[in-house]
Amino acid sequence: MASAAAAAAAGMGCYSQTSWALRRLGAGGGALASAATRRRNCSVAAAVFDNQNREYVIVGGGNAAGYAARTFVEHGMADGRLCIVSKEAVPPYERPALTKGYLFPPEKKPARLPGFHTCVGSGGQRQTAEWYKENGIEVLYEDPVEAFDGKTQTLKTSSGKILKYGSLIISTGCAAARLPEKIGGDLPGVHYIRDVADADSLVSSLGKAKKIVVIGGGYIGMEVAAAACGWNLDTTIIFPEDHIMPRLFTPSLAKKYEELYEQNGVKFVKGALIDKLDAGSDGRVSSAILKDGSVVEADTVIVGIGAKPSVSPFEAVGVNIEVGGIEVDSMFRTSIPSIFAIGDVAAFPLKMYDRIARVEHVDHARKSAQHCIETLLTSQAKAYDYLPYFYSRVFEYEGSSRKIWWQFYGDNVGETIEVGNFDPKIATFWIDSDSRLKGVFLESGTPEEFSLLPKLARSQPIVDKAKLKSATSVEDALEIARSSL
Ligand SMILES: Cc1cc2nc3c(=O)[nH]c(=O)nc-3n(C[C@H](O)[C@H](O)[C@H](O)COP(=O)(O)OP(=O)(O)OC[C@H]3O[C@@H](n4cnc5c(N)ncnc54)[C@H](O)[C@@H]3O)c2cc1C
Ligand SMILES: NC(=O)c1ccc[n+]([C@@H]2O[C@H](COP(=O)([O-])OP(=O)(O)OC[C@H]3O[C@@H](n4cnc5c(N)ncnc54)[C@H](O)[C@@H]3O)[C@@H](O)[C@H]2O)c1
Ligand SMILES: O=C1O[C@H]([C@@H](O)CO)C(O)=C1O
Repeated sequence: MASAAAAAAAGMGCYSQTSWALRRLGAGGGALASAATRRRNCSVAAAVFDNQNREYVIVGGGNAAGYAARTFVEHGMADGRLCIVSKEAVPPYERPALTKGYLFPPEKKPARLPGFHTCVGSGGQRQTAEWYKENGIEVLYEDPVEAFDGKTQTLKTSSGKILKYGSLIISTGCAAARLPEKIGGDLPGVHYIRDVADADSLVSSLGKAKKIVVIGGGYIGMEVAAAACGWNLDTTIIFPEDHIMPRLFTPSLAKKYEELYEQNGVKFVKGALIDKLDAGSDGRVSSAILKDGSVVEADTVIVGIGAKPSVSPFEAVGVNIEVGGIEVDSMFRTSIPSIFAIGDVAAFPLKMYDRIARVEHVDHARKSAQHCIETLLTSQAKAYDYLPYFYSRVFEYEGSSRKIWWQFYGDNVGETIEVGNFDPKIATFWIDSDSRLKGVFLESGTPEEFSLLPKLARSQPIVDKAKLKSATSVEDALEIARSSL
C-alpha cells in the first residue's frame, strides 16, 4: 500500500477522521484543531511516518471485513489508507456457503472460491484478491494479530509485524466451540466448520465416509446433516435438547423438520450428551460413546456445538460479560476512542428490544460493517436500529426430493401460532401478551411473501389471534397479518 507520506503528498487527506496523528504529535484533540493546524500537523506527521503506520486497520478477514472494505471504497477512503489483517489465506468470502453449496457432492457442482467472495451474497460485486489490489487495499494474509496495545495504538501479528493504526475495526468473528481433546475432540476424522480450510478438510472426509455422526442440533447440525444426505451417507444427529434448533424453533415446528430429515434417512439421538469419542486401530475416530453408555459408530464426526466470540487479544477493549464479545455503542464504538467492533464479535444495543445482544448471522455482519464505516467516515451520529433476520437453506442439491428454505424476522418471544405443513409451506407467528406480533417464520414462501416478514416484525402490529388461528392456509394467515399493519 502507499505510505502515509505518499498518501498525504497525493493530496489524499490527513488523519482528520481519527486525530491520532495529531495526538501522537502532542497536538491535542484533532476535532478541535483548526483546519490550518490540521494541515500543518498533517505534513509533519507525514514526514515522520513510515509505512508501518496505517490509517484504518481491520482485524479479521471475514464477512464483516469484506462489507466494511466495500463501504471504504464507496466513500473513496480505501486507496492507500486501509489495511486488512487476516488469519485466513484468502480474501473475505460469504461464510454461509460453507455448509450449503460448498458441501454438494462433487458431481453436483459444489460452490468453490473464488465464486463466493463478498459481496456476492447480497447481490454485490465479487471482491477477489485483484479487487483489493485495484482499490489500493493492503491485505495481510495468514498473519493473525496476536497482541494489541491501545496506548501506543499498535498491533503485533504472528509473523512479528508491528502495525500502528489510526482507527481500528475489530471484526474477528467467532471460532467454533470444540469438544475437549481429552474426550477425543481432536481425533483425526473429527471436524469443526468455521472457515474454508475446515470445509475442504470435511469434503475430503465425506468423500471416503460411510457412517457419520453430527454432534449438535443447531444450524451447523441441520445444514451438515442435510448435506450428508446428498452424499448418501448413513447420518445420525446427536444433541442434548429434546428437539432440533432449540434456540429458535418451537417443539412443533422442530417435529416437522425432524420428520422430513427422517424421511431422508437421518437418525436422531435426542437428550444425549457425548461422554467421549473413541478411535479405531488406525487412530481415526470410530465411535461416539454417549453418557448413558450407548455407542454410535462413525468414521467421520462433525461437531456443531456453537461458536465463541474471538475477543483475543482485544479483551482490554471491554468484553460484555452477559453475551460475550466486545461491547460497543449504537455506532459500533468501543469504550476506547478510534476502536470499533462489528459482526459476530460485537455486543451492541439491539434498539428495538432494548437489550444488548450479539448476533451471529450474516445479515448483521453485513449491515453492522456498513453502518460502522459509514458513520465513521461521514461523522454522522446515526444509531444502528437492527431487525434480527435469520435464514437457512438445506437439501438444495440437484436431485433432492424437497428443497427447504426458510426465513425468520424479529424476536421469538410469546405464544406461537403455526399454520401449514411442508406440503406446501409453513408459517409461525410469535405473539406477545398484548397481542403484538413479535416474530415471524416462513418456510418455502414466495419472494413477495418473504418481503412481508420484515414489515410485520418491524412494526409489530396487534393481530387478531382468533382469526389467525382459524387461517386455512399460510397465504390466508399472511393476509390476516398484513391487514393488521
Ligand atoms: C459454516 C457456517 C455457515 C453459516 N451460515 C449462515 C447462514 O446461512 N446464514 C446466516 O445468517 N449466517 C450464517 N453463518 C454465520 C455468518 O457466517 C457469520 O455471522 C458471519 O460470518 C460473521 O461475520 P464476521 O466477519 O463477524 O466473522 P467471520 O466471518 O467469522 O470473520 C472473522 C474473521 O476474523 C479472522 N480472525 C479471527 N481472529 C483473528 C486475529 N486475531 N487476527 C486476524 N484475523 C482474525 C477469522 O479467521 C475470520 O476470517 C454461518 C457461519 C458458519 C461458520
Ligand atoms: N443458517 C445460519 O444462520 C447458520 C448456519 C450455520 C452456522 N451458523 C452459525 O455458525 C455458528 C455455529 O453454529 P452451530 O450450529 O454450531 O451453533 P448453534 O448455537 O446454532 O447450535 C449449537 C447446538 O449445539 C448443541 N450443543 C451445545 N452444547 C453441546 C454439547 N456440549 N454437546 C452436544 N451438543 C451440544 C445444541 O443442540 C445446540 O443447539 C453459530 O454462530 C451459527 O449462528 C449459522
Ligand atoms: O448469504 C449467502 O451467501 C452465500 C452465497 O449466496 C454466495 O454465493 C450463501 O450460500 C448464502 O446463504
